[in-house]
Amino acid sequence: MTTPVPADCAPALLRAATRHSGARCAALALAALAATGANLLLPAALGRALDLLLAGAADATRWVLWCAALVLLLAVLDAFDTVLDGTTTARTTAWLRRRLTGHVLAVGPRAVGRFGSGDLVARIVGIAAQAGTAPATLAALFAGLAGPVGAVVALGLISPWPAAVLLGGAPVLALSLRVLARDSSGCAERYQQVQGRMASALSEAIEGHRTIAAAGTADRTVARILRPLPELSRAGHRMWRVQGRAAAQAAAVAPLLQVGVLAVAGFLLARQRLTVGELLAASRYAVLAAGIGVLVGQLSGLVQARTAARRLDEVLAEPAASYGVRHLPPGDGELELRGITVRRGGRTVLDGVDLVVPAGTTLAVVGRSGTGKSLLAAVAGRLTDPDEGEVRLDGVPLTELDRGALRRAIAYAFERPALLGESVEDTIAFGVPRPDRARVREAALAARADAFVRRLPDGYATPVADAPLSGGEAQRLGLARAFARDSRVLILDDALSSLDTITEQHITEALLHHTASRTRLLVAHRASTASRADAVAWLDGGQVRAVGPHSELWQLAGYREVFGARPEGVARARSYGGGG
Ligand SMILES: Nc1ncnc2c1ncn2[C@@H]1O[C@H](COP(=O)(O)OP(=O)(O)OP(=O)(O)O)[C@@H](O)[C@H]1O
Repeated sequence: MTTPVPADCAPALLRAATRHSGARCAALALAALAATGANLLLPAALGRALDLLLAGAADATRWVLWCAALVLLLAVLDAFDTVLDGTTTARTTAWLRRRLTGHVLAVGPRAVGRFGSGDLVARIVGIAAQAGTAPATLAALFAGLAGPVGAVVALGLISPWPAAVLLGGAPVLALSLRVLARDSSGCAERYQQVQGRMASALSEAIEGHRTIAAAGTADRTVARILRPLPELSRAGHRMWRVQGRAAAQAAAVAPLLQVGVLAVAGFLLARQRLTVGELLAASRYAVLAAGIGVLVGQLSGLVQARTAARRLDEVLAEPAASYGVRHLPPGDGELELRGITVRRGGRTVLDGVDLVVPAGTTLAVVGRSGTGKSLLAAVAGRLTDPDEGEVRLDGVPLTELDRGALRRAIAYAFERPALLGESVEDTIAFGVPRPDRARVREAALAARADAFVRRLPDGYATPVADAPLSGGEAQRLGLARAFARDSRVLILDDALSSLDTITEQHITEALLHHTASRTRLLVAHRASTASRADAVAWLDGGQVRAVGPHSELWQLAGYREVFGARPEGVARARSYGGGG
């Protein structure tokens, strides 16, 4: 009988996972094979013991003891199998989750864009756990097949006729298992897809809970999240029907085969071609061989694990950014962007942008909403790669830099920073290498975060989850995190937008003095921020419309209009000598 799931179509990830758990899988298969061997020996030993007892032979006791030893061995192997099965699955799942998590982070926002954050979480948590059962299930299935095959062989050694009865039923069972493998694969795939869609919708709703509450659409949102439920139910019912049908077929055929074997063996006993002990052994072998029905459950589990592994494979197929091996030569952080073109959603957002930020200077990037400022900031520090063009830092293309060297060289602060880490101090120190405590305090002072952090219940040791922070306070922690890094380049992507104008003024001053030796790229919406930079790059229509000091650009009506929607910004710009 061939295994209904050919190994050559196993997902690549599953093969890797099985290799990873190779030693444990081998131990599991060996234990299961040993149990199968003991199970096959037991009927023969029982039959022999019975014949010797009936004959009043002296060494009957020895055979009874053999039977007891085999029963004991089976109990030990069963316990061993249970522990090994559980730990193999847990280790494989952990390995899959590590690989997936690392890969998703390496791919970055593209992974979320393609799969959705909820679906990714569902895959890494639930689907990985399902896929993690594959190696142990495969080992169990392999050993599960050995039992019936061995039983048929053992039966054949007693007499070929009962074995022939069993073999006659084998094609029916094989066909049933094959249909099960084929049909349940499609159902499992559909089920997991629908689950992923629901997880995505739920994650979106949790992220947007304030908007949903404000719009009063909670009921509609719940209905939208649960809309795929009937489809999920249909896929589930189809899967259970397929499994139920296979189990029923196995349950119907197996006893018929056992009855057939017993009838033939009984006939042979009457003709004195079998002993009573051999009849007993034959009946137990028939039970073992008909135990192929147990494979229905194992095969369903394997099919679901393989389907799950395919879903994980899809995520791993999304290419991650690759890094070079170069390190930066001595330098002060000259940043060059050459011919940067970025396309998003079928549109060219940045179209051949050339920019140079001389070492130790500050360049502000301004432009109307949606002109690609954040995209440019992301490209400048290689958070995303351009479709065309190149970014160089001190003459080295960012793509050729070693990953650690790149991340040490460029620090970021964002408009809505993610506050990662256990405590507030951890949040500011987040990064490699970790800055020391004095550096964290100094950076917090520069980012005007020290005062409010000290007011928190446990100061810098306050868990972030227990620190209720305003948007501006969160931004200041993000800025402190960027200030605490020893980077050559500092990129602030709209990282001052939630600050009041006085705090923004203080922080910009601190930025220019605290990080004076660094090169700075600021995405700015306020004229006041732009006015403090050494130069401003004005983005318009995906291109750099002009580069120059703010006071010079301010002479251009189009440039002034960029800030036109922010009257207080315009007013402040004028007071900074923007002219007009
Ligand atoms: N992953 C993406 N898929 C599709 N379009 C995208 C993607 N990322 C960015 N865009 C589009 O690129 C354009 C530029 O976005 P970007 O965030 O860089 O603008 P911005 O100038 O920083 O805007 P704002 O000042 O409003 O923050 C926008 O129209 C945006 O919709």
